Amino acid sequence: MSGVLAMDQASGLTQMLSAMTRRPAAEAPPAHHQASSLLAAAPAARRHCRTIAVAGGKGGVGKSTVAVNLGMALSVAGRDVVLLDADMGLANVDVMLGLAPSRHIGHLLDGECTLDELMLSAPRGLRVVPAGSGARRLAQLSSGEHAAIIRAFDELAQPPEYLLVDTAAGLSDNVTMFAAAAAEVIVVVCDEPASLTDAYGLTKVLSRDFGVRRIRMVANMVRNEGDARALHQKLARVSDRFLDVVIEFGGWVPHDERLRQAIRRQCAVVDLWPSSHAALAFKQLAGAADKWVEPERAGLDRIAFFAGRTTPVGGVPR
Ligand SMILES: Nc1ncnc2c1ncn2[C@@H]1O[C@H](COP(=O)(O)OP(=O)(O)OP(=O)(O)O)[C@@H](O)[C@H]1O
Repeated sequence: MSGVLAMDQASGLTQMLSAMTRRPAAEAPPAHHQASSLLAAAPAARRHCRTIAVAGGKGGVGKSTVAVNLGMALSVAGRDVVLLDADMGLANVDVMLGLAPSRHIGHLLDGECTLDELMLSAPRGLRVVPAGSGARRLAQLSSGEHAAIIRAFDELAQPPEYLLVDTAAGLSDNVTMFAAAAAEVIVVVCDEPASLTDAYGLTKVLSRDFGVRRIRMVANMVRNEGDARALHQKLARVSDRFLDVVIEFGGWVPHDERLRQAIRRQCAVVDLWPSSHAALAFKQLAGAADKWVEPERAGLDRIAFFAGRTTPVGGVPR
């Protein structure tokens, strides 16, 4: 890639991502403006979209389970939620929800459909952008293709209130690109040494190479809150010592056989068994997430840093 092209992409990315995450300038007009604005029929302010990436490093820790059920719990609570399956090439959100996509993100990239046409309706008003399965090309998207996906969200006439992004396992660009672009990052951890070390590895890359300064850890498949907080202590202790990032306790989800049964039935447990332990935990997580205070300049600082990192000046990021 030429340096100029890389620079263009980087600055384009900065604009696209900042447009996607910034708050509308006139969210709360002064009281004396409100009456006149009723008469003036000013154009509606663009809705602020809260972006949350669900990551974890290790496979099988429950990233998709958390993304699907958090999305469903927010939808049940009346929020307008879009869930992007960013596990490109190995999609599973559509399978988990019993959806039958006829198109995937590759069609969007090829200009064969719009984002609106790609979105599938899941129960409870949740909308899903499917990733596509078995396509190697999708697993190796270029930075320009990542930017095109993000731009498609930016161009939605009415952005959702929440954009949740279910990321893949590992540390590929597909993971770091979307996690770094989101205002909030959830790292899902379960009580296994490899889950903790992979979560630490992901945290290290996101903080060191992409300027992510806060991550929220969600403990999954644990017995109780005490075990969840013990896991958080382990991860926070080591990252406090070696990394410039705060790992906050985001919540916990118990191991619940109902969850596996719901997945076998291709339903979200929050929808199928709303009173199960797991469903109640996801509703609690959604309630907490709804109150999370975003950084004052959500996304902006991080995006500038992030865009810089996509420009391979002086070599690839460490
Ligand atoms: N809280 C839970 N209780 C019981 N089973 C769970 C729980 N969370 C996840 N599981 C089960 O763990 C398995 C892996 O979950 P999931 O597919 O969400 O993980 P993942 O991290 O997205 O995996 P991958 O990285 O491979 O996409 C699934 O079979 C799911 O049913």
